[in-house]
Amino acid sequence: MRPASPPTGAGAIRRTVEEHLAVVLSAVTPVPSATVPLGDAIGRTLAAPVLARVDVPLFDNSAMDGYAARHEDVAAADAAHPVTVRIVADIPAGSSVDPSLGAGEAARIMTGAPVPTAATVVIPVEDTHGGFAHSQTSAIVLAAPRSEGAHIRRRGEDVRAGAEVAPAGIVVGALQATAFAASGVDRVDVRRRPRVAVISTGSELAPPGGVFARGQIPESNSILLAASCREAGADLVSVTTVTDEDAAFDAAFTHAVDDLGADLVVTSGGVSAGAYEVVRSVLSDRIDFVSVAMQPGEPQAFGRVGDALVFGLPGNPVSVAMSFEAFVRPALLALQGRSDLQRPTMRLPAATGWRTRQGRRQFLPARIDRADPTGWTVRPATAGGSGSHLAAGLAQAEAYAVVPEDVATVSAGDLVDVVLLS
Ligand SMILES: Nc1nc2c(c(=O)[nH]1)N[C@H]1C(S)=C(S)[C@@H](COP(=O)(O)OP(=O)(O)OC[C@H]3O[C@@H](n4cnc5c(N)ncnc54)[C@H](O)[C@@H]3O)O[C@H]1N2
Ligand code: MOO
Repeated sequence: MRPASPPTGAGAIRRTVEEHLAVVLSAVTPVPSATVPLGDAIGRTLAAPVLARVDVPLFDNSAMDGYAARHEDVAAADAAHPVTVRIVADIPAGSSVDPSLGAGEAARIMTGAPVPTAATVVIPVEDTHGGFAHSQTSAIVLAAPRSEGAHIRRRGEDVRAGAEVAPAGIVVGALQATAFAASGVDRVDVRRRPRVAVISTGSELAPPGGVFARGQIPESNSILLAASCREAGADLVSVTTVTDEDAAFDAAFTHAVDDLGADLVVTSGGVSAGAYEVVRSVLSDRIDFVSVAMQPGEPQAFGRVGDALVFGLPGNPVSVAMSFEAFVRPALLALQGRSDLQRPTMRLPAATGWRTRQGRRQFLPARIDRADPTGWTVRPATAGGSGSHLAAGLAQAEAYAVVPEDVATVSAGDLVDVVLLS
């Protein structure tokens, strides 16, 4: 432990949020990819487009349980003038038969079964007299199909073999994986999960469930960072808490980078102006310590050490949460080759007014009032507003508001940019 050098005040590098994010993203090289079975691809990012291997649907098939017939034979049917067709085949799903149909002939067919080449319509069983029990040899059609092709699902109408089902850069979820399977694809090329090490620093930190001596507080930042990194697609290679001793932090950091091969190390605390800023003390020669025009989250450290991206976030819990959103999450997504690095933003009226720190972009944990589905409003998650120490208030947050640097006060009714967290 030694007194730290230059604080975030005079002489420090100053950046806007955009400038700092640009520096971060310019340091990112995506992690390697591998081809894996669909089940292992969930939550990972496509490294290459997925192309359909087969037509979807694979063949013309029936959308209904009923009868495959020739349109001209049944086009005049109605309840007053029923048309009787002769059943010459039975086609359950999975059948490969392709019966020919002469004039007045039809095949009984089930949903998903291949439509005979000779058929041009499917008549749902509801539009016939008596149902399947009475249809072993003939069926009485009571209603004409609406048009030729009725109730036939055409080969390739969803996607053609060779066409793109999904582009590179999107995350594979349940819907994507099922679409790939439906397209005859069972393995996809995805980025591996970035390896992340989380290091909380602070001699005041104690396990959250214990008894706290005077001066001690529950350690919570590592919980936030580990969960947030996992949600962003990372694997945690280590999650540790160290004291404000240089040697303790140095050992944890070196282990993460050299032994565990972390792609990204994120630390909390020890970056600002105090006398025991352990992250600054150990890493100031290797990464940049900067002042970013945001609140909370003003003191930030970032750089590359070996192959690892290193983020030194300020220790206050709300600062950690908002710095993660502003810089670490986009970097984690960029490491995975994700094409969209930002969460969607919506613009909502403020339900109440609050103050902001002019000259700094405010990142405010927020709640959304959804009582009126056509008129959502946003309010601070905590009564205390944007205090970076208001850790318990994070439990109420489902979003965060982003207020521009030139705004001093948000008034009720003002439109505010809101980023949903889930
Ligand atoms: N003279 C100045 N003092 C401070 C400045 C400044 O510019 N000049 N900046 C303030 C701002 S803004 C922030 S943010 C903090 C950041 O300081 P550090 O990154 O050095 O963080 P610490 O001092 O280590 O901790 C700050 C705060 O957060 C609590 N903390 C730390 N780690 C955890 C954890 N893992 N779990 C829960 N809580 C944690 C810690 O106890 C402190 O209360 O500096 C201001 N000061
Ligand atoms: O910038 Mo600090 O992060 O206000 O709390």
